[in-house]
Amino acid sequence: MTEKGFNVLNNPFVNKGTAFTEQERKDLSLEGLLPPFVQTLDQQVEQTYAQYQKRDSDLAKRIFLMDIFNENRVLFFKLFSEHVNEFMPVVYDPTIADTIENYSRLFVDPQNAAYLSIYDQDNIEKTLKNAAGDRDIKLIVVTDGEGILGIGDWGLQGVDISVGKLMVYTAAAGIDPKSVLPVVLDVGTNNQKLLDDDLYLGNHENRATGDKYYNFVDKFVDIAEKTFPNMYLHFEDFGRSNAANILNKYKDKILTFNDDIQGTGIITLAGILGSLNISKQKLTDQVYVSFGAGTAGAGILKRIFDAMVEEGLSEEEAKKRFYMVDKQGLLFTDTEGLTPEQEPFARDRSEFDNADQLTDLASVVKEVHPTILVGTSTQPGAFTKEIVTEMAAHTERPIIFPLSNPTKLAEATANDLIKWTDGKALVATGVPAGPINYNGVDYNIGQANNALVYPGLGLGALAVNAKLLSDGMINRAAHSLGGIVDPEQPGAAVLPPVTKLDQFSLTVAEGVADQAIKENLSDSTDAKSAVEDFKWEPKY
Ligand SMILES: NC(=O)c1ccc[n+]([C@@H]2O[C@H](COP(=O)([O-])OP(=O)(O)OC[C@H]3O[C@@H](n4cnc5c(N)ncnc54)[C@H](O)[C@@H]3O)[C@@H](O)[C@H]2O)c1
Ligand SMILES: O=C(O)C[C@H](O)C(=O)O
Ligand SMILES: [Mn+2]
Repeated sequence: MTEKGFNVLNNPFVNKGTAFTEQERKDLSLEGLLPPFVQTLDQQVEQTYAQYQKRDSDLAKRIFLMDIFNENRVLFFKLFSEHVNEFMPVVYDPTIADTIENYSRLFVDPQNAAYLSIYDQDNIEKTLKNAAGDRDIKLIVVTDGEGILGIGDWGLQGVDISVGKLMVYTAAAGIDPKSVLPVVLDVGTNNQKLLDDDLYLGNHENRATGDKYYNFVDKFVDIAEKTFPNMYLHFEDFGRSNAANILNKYKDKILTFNDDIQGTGIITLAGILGSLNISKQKLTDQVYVSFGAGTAGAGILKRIFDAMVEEGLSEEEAKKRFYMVDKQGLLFTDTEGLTPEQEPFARDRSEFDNADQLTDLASVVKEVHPTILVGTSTQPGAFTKEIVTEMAAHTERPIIFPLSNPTKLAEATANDLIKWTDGKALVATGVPAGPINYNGVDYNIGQANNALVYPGLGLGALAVNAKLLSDGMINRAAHSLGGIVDPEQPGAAVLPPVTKLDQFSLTVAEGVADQAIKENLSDSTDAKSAVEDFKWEPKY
């Protein structure tokens, strides 16, 4: 095989496999290197989908799809786009959790990721350039693997979340796969199982912390920004003690986004607005309990708080409507170990006669009668029947979102929540669920997963080359998801279905782009055509 032909067949960004035409085969030195019959993309899709269906577990299905991804991006994304609903839980959450836990052992291909080691900082620029090749990188998803979903510290193996999130960007919002780069910052791991494993592919060292850690992150951001100007930098699954710090440091300087804080905040606000659309209630009347006030929990709460203030409450009035519950129970101003994000929402002990007893979720629910309960605690089954029925006893349509991922960590199942509340609960889950048939009604369960918004948000910001991602743009995204579901339908979902992901990603993108223009964060003039022009489609 000539080097030219070999390079073409081994480059997933240009490879078409059996779809290379006779002329292309001549031009690219591929004569005789493929079976003679020239297939169409549709035929390739049909054939690969049939093979996919023969795999009998989700993990086997994912591994098969990743082979296609490694060989031919156009084919992979065409196939994905035709089966979005079916593929999302296989390619992405929850199956991706299995591949992250077993990454080193399952490893066959680096999937064009950039692996940056804290012990090799002189090579950051080289690595980014090597990984990009001649591609113009517009979008990076970076993780340091410390807080992967709810499964914790997986070190370098977290790189799969960067790859997975980027696949969703393309499938949902048509971000050109040639323009993306998954990155992992290998700063060590505190996962003893990995440290003890000879086959673990990352640095066998404990996590770097403090200045050493932050200097490395700074260096990466600085070099990435210089190497790829006009790039959108998405941070994913950093640990609780770093995620918000990093976001606060860069959000007013560069076009950057933290998915767990901001993306989850947007989708949860959208789900709450969808719920209130069904129950015909006002946001400013709600009482909100956050269970698991970490990166996502605090990020969501702040977004809902800001929305209440926007709807007319003073900050002081709004604060009274929020309660944070974490490991310590209800968070008080004198609770030890509050994070900077928890501090503003901690309550004064003097507000309660029984403050000392408010040490768990059950007692807090009994005391404050929430109308909204959002779980980001990683504690499976924490929303017990007792807690849920107590909540439902004091509010007509309790809004209950068990958001912890993957499936095994959810605070409750949608099925139990519908059953325990006699169909009254307005439910959204982090991973796909339902529909649930109860007493003759099909309850459609919304998926409050940031995957429903981050692709459109990124597309909108990139399409108009926005300078920053502002609060206004984020807010606009949260308000873009309404109007798709008919709230009068019995059992209506609180969020639009994943089957329409590509359509509403476009709506989100146009809203976000338009907002950037309005805020003078972009030189573009027409959001709609900018988004249209930026969008990539899987075709030869
Ligand atoms: N659906 C989504 O889009 C989405 C987005 C982001 C995160 N999540 C999920 O949310 C969960 C948390 O993620 P994170 O990034 O915020 O992690 P995190 O570690 O920052 O936060 C988890 C919080 O839960 C608290 N917690 C642990 N045990 C608890 C207990 N027994 N009682 C009360 N609180 C407890 C921790 O102290 C911490 O504050 C994960 O399962 C993740 O998958 C979902
Ligand atoms: O990755 C997901 O499914 C959502 C979220 O970012 C998470 O960390 O759980
Ligand atoms: Mn995440």
